[in-house]
Amino acid sequence: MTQEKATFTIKNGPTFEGISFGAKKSVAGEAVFTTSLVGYPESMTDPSYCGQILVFTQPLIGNYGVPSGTARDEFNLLRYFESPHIHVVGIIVAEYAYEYSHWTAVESLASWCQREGVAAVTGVDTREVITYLREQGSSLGRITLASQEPVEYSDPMSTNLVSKVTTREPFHVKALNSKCNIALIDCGVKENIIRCLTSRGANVTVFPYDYEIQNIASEFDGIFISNGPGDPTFCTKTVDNLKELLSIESLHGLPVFGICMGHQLLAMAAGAKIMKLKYGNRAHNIPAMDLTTGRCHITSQNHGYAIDDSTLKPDWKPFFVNLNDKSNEGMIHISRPVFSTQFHPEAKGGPMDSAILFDKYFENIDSFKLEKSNNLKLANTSTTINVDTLAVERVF
Ligand SMILES: NC(=O)CC[C@H](N)C(=O)O
Repeated sequence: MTQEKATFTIKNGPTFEGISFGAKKSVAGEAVFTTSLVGYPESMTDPSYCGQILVFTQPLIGNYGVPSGTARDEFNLLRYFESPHIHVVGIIVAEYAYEYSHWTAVESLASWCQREGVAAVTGVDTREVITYLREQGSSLGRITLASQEPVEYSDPMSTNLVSKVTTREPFHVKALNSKCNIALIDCGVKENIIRCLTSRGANVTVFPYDYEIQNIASEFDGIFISNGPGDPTFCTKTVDNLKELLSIESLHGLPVFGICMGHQLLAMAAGAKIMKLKYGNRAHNIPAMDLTTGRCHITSQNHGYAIDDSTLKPDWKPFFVNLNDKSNEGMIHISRPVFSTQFHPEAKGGPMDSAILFDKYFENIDSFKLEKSNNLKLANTSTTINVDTLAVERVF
């Protein structure tokens, strides 16, 4: 393929010249960076990156190619991708590896980007880009092909991105040896989050982000709130639903777990305030300390917003703190089985230190089920959701 020059420009900032290796397309989005060393297929298909131009600080990208985007595991979940398609609008790398080699690879990063209509630029001094973004903070950016006119800058954070990536209809993923049922609020869920639940024995019913979960919560043994893209303040409906859920007295024992966007929405429902971080945290090695044990977890992260934990109400306390920038990394209710984390315990990619939080959630579910079996008032007999009639994967 003939090589074409492309530029990457930061709004009111510098322009970097490079070579296009992706789709012949000029794009605009929010420019963010990740310091993760591996996991570009997972990051690029993570719906939380919707609308962003992702700059990799790891200089050599593409060297292990791209695995199958259709291979499925024993739960019918995508084996390698975090959703069926790429969600970033563009990527910037220092040195694209034109040759790749890995036993899972089925194509090159270049051909994947071209097929998916994603712009990609190599030959950029990414150290300089990151130095600029760290000083300037989150910025808009655009990629312009030499043969094309630049597109207008556009801010994906000014739109409701969750509404674009959430499933349109509920769907159901079965465990192999099921022992409980979880309702998952889909703000742009990663496949591996669902896998972390099904592999521990939960049948997972996934609902659109604005579904009135409070109305069917009593039919489940736990509620889960997923990750998702963009500004959480657009998800007012989800926050209102969660507020109502938290206020239902008969459901005070119901376990709830939220990750990243799920953490932010739960925090808002609990009355806390959200803020935008200067340039966000996107990496696989961010230290977060568990304030209940003093233990440090090395965590996988991808977020631009955070909660201001000084605004947490007295029923809640901070659960984890970021040891780099001291931002909030989680919260926990003082008496109920409800907690959430800003980082990603499902870690795909990333370290597995905090996978134990899924075990903690399942311990809460076990106790709740025991309590339900001992307490007839809690035992729900009505079922309005017939899972056998639901789709078995995301509905777009
Ligand atoms: N990974 C996520 O869920 C990200 C949450 C939110 N969109 C943020 O940027 O903070």
